[in-house]
Amino acid sequence: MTGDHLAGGRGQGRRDDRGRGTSDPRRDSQGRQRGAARSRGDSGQTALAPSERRKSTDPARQAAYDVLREVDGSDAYANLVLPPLLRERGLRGRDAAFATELAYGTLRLRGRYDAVLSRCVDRPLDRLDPAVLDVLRLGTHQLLGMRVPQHAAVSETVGLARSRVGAGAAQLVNAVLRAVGRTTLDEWLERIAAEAPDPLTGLAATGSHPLWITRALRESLAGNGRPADEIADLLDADNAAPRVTLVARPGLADVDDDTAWGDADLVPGRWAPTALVLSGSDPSGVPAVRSGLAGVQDEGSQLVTLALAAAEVLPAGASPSDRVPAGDDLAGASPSGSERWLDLCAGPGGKAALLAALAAQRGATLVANEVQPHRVRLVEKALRAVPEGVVERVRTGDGRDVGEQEPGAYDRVLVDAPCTGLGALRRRPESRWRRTPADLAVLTGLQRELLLSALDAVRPGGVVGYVTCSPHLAETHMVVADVLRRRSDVERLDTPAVVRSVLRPGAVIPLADRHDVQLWPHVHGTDAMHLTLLRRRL
Ligand SMILES: C[S@@+](CC[C@H](N)C(=O)[O-])C[C@H]1O[C@@H](n2cnc3c(N)ncnc32)[C@H](O)[C@@H]1O
Repeated sequence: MTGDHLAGGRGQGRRDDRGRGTSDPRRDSQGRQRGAARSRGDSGQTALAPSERRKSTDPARQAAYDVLREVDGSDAYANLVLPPLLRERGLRGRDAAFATELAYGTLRLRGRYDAVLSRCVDRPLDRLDPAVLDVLRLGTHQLLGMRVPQHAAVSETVGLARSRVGAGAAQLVNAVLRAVGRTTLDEWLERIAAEAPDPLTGLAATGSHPLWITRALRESLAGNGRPADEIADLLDADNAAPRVTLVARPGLADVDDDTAWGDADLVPGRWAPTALVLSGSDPSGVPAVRSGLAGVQDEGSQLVTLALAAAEVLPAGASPSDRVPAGDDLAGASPSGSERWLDLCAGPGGKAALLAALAAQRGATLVANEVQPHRVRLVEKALRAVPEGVVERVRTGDGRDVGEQEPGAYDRVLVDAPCTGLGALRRRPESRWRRTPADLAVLTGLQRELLLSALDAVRPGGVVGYVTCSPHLAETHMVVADVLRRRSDVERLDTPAVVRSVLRPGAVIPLADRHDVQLWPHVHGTDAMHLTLLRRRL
């Protein structure tokens, strides 16, 4: 690897050859359709009658609208609905980018836009037809979040309302969007904050997070040794589209091998030696991703996996004084070289694939367990490029039973527990509006049981990594504290020291002075992953 860019001159210019991020003759940089395409009002394939033309709108806006309706009406996930819809409708280049930003941005900033709209509509928003409300949100995002010129944002969105909902809806949308556009975003935010009953409620509305999540995130910042007033930066980071990070699975994909990366434009990640940041949003054309030698994986997810593999296990049957000193090259290596590793909650398999690649290098083997059969298939797919003999088994089962079924059978166990996902809100634009505080009670019970099972499945001297993609204190500190209260045979490791030991050379990571590690989007540029490393006492 040379300098900031990978060897091989994978430059932006070559991306242009494939039409990603390149100019689309039918849409300018502010989202306006140009010339013939705009007057046709569609993808250019049909000539519409004049009466129809007034109803039509451009295909990118139609696509964004359909995603919002699916998400709202069928509880679908935007990241699963949008890509096939773009393919099916032949949207590429700027049209695809416009539709993506319009759909994801509207979903992320829905709370902020509802606060604006509630001041422009003459009735409570929940009394509006949900389809009309989605059209209004789309129009508001164009006006306040995308800098689409006002006349284009209003007229195209009114056309969308007319074609998809009806003439009456179009009139309402026209009036409301004109009212929205008379005030700038900054003025709206000031007004919403000033009219809020208290500062946190104002911040939740302007930062577009439910109040209970805003409160929980602020508590988690304070509980993890960070200033609580960083909450505004955290909400902003959740509202920004994350860059796509790839993992070069060690021993499988070489970062300097041009054939693995094709013409992808990649720069090294900040922390993990395995991480590569892709410029652009479509990793599907990268040869190493297609073959499974690499994958798409958040850098925080890579770091916690690398840390579990590097943590010091004690030789079975040794006395505590036989510890391998921290920092010793042998740390993490089994004397026999034949460790057994377990990923207890493996689906869809991102961490399992990285663990398997590391296991292959260390002469260890991996069992991957997952309770949901369709996710088991995803794990198998993620592991397809791992050398034969490394993956002992991909198992379908409840992780809570493994401790009893296979006591003391493993040297390292990963518990990447099912959680609220409050650490990955930037990646799943709709999830913040779906989660409720009631989810916590169910999940935290399951998390405790899975961690206890993992501690039974690991042998004395072995290590368990407890991971959540949520910084919520009830899912992190409280689960671990509760389990430690019940288990006198478990000790906490110095997790920050282990994480520091796996960083790329020269990287200096800010971590709190605690036993565990909490990563943050606004500090580390990763998902808000939590990691606690625990070891069974000998
Ligand atoms: C946070 S995800 C794991 C992500 C995965 N480690 C990765 O990196 O791709 C949690 C997984 O736990 C699974 N799960 C939920 N309950 C489980 C249980 N009782 N036993 C095992 N797995 C469970 C879920 O289906 C989900 O696939």
